[in-house]
Amino acid sequence: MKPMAPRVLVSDELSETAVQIFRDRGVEVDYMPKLGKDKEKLAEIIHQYDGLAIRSATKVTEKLLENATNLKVVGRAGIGVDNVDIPAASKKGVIVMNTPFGNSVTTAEHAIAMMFAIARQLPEASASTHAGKWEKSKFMGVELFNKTLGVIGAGNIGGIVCDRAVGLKMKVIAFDPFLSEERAKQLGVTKVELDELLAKADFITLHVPLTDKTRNILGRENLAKTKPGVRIINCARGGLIDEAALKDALDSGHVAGAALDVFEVEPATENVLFGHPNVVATPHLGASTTEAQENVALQVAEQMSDYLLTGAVTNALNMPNVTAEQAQVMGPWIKLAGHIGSLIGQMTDEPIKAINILYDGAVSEMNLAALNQAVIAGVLKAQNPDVNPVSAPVIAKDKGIQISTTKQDKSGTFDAYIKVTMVTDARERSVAGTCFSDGKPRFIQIKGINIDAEVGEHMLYTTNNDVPGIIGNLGSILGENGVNIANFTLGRAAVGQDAIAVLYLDQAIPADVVTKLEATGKFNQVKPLRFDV
Ligand SMILES: NC(=O)C1=CN([C@@H]2O[C@H](COP(=O)(O)OP(=O)(O)OC[C@H]3O[C@@H](n4cnc5c(N)ncnc54)[C@H](O)[C@@H]3O)[C@@H](O)[C@H]2O)C=CC1
Ligand SMILES: O=C(O)C(=O)COP(=O)(O)O
Repeated sequence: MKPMAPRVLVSDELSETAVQIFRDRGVEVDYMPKLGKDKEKLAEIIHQYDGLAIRSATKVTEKLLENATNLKVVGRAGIGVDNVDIPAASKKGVIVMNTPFGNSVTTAEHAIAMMFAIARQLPEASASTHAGKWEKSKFMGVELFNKTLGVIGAGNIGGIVCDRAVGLKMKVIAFDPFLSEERAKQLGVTKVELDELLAKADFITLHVPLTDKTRNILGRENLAKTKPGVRIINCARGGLIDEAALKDALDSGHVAGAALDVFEVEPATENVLFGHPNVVATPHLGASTTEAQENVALQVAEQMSDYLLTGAVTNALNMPNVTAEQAQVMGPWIKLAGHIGSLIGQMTDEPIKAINILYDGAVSEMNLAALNQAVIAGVLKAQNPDVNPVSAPVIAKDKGIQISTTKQDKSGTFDAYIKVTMVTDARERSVAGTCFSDGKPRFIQIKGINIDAEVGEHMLYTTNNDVPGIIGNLGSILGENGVNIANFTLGRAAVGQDAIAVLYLDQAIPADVVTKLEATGKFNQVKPLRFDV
């Protein structure tokens, strides 16, 4: 049977290109650009979708995610993801992606345009001229040449702003704790602390994301530290500036002008700063050019289709990147990692303290972050079937499980293998596995005992003391009860010591058959297992 095509909902205004790409790639798409503003309706239908493509209007809250029972990926056609509750998405196993470069030039250009607009009062002069007033002497501006521009946040957008401002022969200073001296030199700017920037800048432009650390970065106290006559531009996020404090500073004349593209509450239909003669306002237009919207729509649709169709992960904020090629090469290894984790998880019902993962040989050169996530998800799934590789590290952290990874060169007969050791208060359990050239994952060692077990959906794991007659017993009880064995593998520590059997069965073993096996008194453990093959 042909697998069902994944379904994506576009709930904000995206270029038609996105819709076309989804269709061309075989993804079903519903384009409902007004839905981002209708959270009730969105919450009602979100369960039908595997993917949600958004801009800034749709708010992906914990509440919305509760209803998003099939959602696998949120794609933000743009940069800022402050409208997405990423921790809640991670917990639900939903990947959040953005398009980190598609609109940076456009947004940087908007910031430069806004700087010119306040330097020369362009919007007011235009409105006055349209009104037939010809107020030539009213609109006296200032030059940008030789002025100091203070850039707060010199990342992608801030960096482009620095470059353009240097071209305008401005002196550019930047505050960004993560800006290296080397990069500052390359941009032709001077790296300074925030207080120095506030004291020296004639123009200040904000290009930081909105986080708990940056909220109100231009609050009342910091506004008071700015140079009298400063002009402020915000094309990043509302919430970075305290709007009431800015209004007071504009009223007193300490701040000569402000150009704002973003507001604390959006859509901003009323705001304390509206109507102020020295404020230029635009309705979150930073990313609104034909070029940027084409870029972000194309990127988000490709990235989401890749993920839904091939498992490739690009530009995710809560998952390591996995290219389509890696997804293909690593596919069997990711499966194996999940199976090893799953076997470990099914073998224990004690709280887990640590999971140590060893990668040997060729597999140690792969994307270990993705493999780790598969192992952890496998382990935790035994306790909670809703866990997936996105949510697993968050849940493991919440539970205080220590994760450690070791890489080693090829050390034995296998070209590559993964060995996972789980530590509880009472014991350590380890399972190793490999993938042969047929791409089929196999368990090669359990509790230090070598085996060769193909992985199937229904399996049985038994332990016993190595004495004659056990295997016959196992085979005959399963046979008498109509349970067919597809593959049977045995191992023992040494003659007469611990022995294990791993059976791959054609069907799930009924509970009464497990009871019959236990009743023989010959097994230390009889454990039915199940794997997502
Ligand atoms: N108005 C609009 O339509 C648009 C607005 N944006 C906003 O612009 C923001 C910046 O975008 P990018 O430059 O692409 O992001 P980015 O991640 O490349 O750059 C952000 C920079 O801020 C710095 N930073 C972080 N915390 C800081 C702090 N406490 N103090 C000083 N610097 C700090 C980082 O080190 C980084 O260099 C986005 O987060 C988004 O909110 C982005 C696109 C369009
Ligand atoms: O990309 C960003 O961070 C933006 O703020 C652009 O927002 P928008 O897609 O125009 O709603």
